[in-house]
Amino acid sequence: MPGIAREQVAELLATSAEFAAASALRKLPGTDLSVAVDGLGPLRFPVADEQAVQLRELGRRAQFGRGEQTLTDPEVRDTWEIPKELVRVQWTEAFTTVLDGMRAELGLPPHCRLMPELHSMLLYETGQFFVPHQDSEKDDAMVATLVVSLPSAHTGGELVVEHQGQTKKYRGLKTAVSLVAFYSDCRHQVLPVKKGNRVTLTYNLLLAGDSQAAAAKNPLVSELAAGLLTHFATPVVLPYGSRRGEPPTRLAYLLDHEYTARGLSWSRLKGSDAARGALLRAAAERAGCEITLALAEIQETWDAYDPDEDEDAWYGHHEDEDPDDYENPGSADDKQYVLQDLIETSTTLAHWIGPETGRLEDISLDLSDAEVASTTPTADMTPYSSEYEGYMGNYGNTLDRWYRRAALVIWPQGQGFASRAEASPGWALDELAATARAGKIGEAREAARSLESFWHAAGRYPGQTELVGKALEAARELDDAQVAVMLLRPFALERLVPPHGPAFAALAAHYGDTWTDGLLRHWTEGWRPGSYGLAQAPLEWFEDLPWLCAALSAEGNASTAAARRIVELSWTMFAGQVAPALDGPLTSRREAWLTALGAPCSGIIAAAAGLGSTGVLENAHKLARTAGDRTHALAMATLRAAGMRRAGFDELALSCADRIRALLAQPRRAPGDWSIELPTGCSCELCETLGTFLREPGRRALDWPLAKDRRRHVHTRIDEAELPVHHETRRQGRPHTLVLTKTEALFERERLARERHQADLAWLTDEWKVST
Ligand SMILES: O=C(O)CCC(=O)C(=O)O
Ligand SMILES: [Fe+2]
Repeated sequence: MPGIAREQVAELLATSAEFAAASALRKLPGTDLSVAVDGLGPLRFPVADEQAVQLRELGRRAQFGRGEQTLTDPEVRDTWEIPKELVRVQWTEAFTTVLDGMRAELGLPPHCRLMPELHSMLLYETGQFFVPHQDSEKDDAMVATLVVSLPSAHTGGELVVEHQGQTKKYRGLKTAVSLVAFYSDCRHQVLPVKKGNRVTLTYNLLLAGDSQAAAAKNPLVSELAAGLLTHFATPVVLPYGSRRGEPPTRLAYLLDHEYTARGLSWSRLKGSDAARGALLRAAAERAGCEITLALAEIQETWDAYDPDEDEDAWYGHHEDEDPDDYENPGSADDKQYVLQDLIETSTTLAHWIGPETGRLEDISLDLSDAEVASTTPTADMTPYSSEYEGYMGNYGNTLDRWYRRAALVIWPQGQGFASRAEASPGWALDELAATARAGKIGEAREAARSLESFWHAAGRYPGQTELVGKALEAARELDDAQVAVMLLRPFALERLVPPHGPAFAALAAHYGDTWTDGLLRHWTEGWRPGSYGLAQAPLEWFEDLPWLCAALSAEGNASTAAARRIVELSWTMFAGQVAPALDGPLTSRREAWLTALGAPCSGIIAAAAGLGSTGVLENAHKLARTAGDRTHALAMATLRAAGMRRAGFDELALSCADRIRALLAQPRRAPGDWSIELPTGCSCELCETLGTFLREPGRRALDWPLAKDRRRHVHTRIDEAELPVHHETRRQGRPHTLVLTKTEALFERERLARERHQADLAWLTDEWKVST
């Protein structure tokens, strides 16, 4: 089989299915249908204006669904619905024949039947319409919608059905009944009626029988099976150079129709998917593979540009910019962008029909490009969301698009455990523990080792707390230091919570201090001091540290030692994250942040005190003794968070009190002293002039003619430091004049700060008994 096996498989499947349409049209003479409405009698075809008026009198404004809601909005759906209880419909045998023809045209095998279930009777008067939408599947077995237009003289009101970017327009007829069936994943709309009235019956089409045709005898099956074997035997060519990786462990073949989680089932595959599913299933069996159905989330990132965008707009600044300009109303695809290259695709399986349970399960499995094939490229489908981002520095302009596609997922039988473990790590850990408990410990270790190549991703799955619990259990049962650390390594320190105490303690006691230390270090690896924005220290988790440490130290010596290590690592993380932000003046934004840090900081200190970790306590006190308004704010917030007097905080309280006394001892600002200190940070000539003006005690105002960019620099400095200085641009002359005025807030703030210090000191004296 030449070429890339997975592409060959997709090509074989492309030719396999006989043409399957997404929608189908039929006509019947009006004599094949009679419709009677209570209170009005039988309808006469073509429906005349006077009967339409009578129908409207019986009707109510039709509603539509959005998510869980049912809404009425004539901007979205403007049509009258005649209550179904009043409507009696009778068809001749011809209807059955039509439905069977549609079944075949929609690509469903002969042993299936489409069962019509009347859903509604609708009247569209002149001007009425229904905007593009998808019908919800009101029944598990529903696969399609049937729209029957009754004979009536009208123009406009076409039913437009869309699938994979192709649209078809269906017009109603004056003298005959027109019937249009389309799969439920097709977007469709009813254009405004231009003249006359349009009357329709809508039906849900339920599928009876299995849409999977018997495929085993199809000659394509053996070719497909050979394709699968080649796929699973051929090492992947890695990008950059000629290195080869391992052969792929699975193949996900993306289907063409959309399926809801509820509608996903072998027997209800739609159109060409039905035949392809049957073939691939037979091929998988022949090739000794397992196969299941899944739902995938796909993200494509395109290099793209907006043809309307003025390139220059990205340079220079717009002083009076409206922040709303940056927001992207609605989906980016409302607009036409020019796509250039596909930069990146990511495919994640989010649900599948559990091979063991037969039920839909939530999973999270990232696929590599070498594991994905499709007959229809994803870019030909309609994304459910998209986002355009202008030039950001790293990339040019990009357009991200998100899609949901169903997939057939195949893997060689022997790799069942690893394949399922990757999709569902919690299941795998349970299996490992159970196998070991049943005495098959060698087998369990072997199975655990088969996870190694992808297990690092286990730390990114949802439900981490539960997974860690399961991993702790399995690691103990496997009784092998190396395998145990391999299973546990992907997780993070902050996933450890008090209920894990006994299991963690059992491990620490079993494998020893060195092993435990190594594991804890792995668990903080994601975090590096000073790594802004990458990994943040787990602040909320620090707050609860005393409980975790108590749970651990209740379990014996080994876990008490582990708790100490945890507290040390926590302090390192906390101090490392906080330290760079402790310098400089205390702005309100900084103050809010430092106040929020009080609780995590007090959590660590209380835990350290409980364990007698003097090293951590000393480091905390050292930090608190560092002079600076910010450090003081953090120390006070820590004491406030500690609440009542607790061991470990006395020194902190003492140094806070000392600092407050020193601050209060400083002379008050003299009335009429308007000097302000400009914080360091920039030494350009503008800031020098600004600094000189600010420092002058007798000077309150400055008129400063400055060009736009220079004005911006000066007022940005003032705003960032929250200086008590008002700035305004007088838009006269060239350049405009920046007018700076020192405000009364200078005095007010200092007065408030003093009051606050006095209150803090009183509180420290009261609650913490610092001697005065
Ligand atoms: O009236 C029609 O042609 C179709 C109406 C429709 O799309 C619906 O009821 O969901
Ligand atoms: Fe619809």
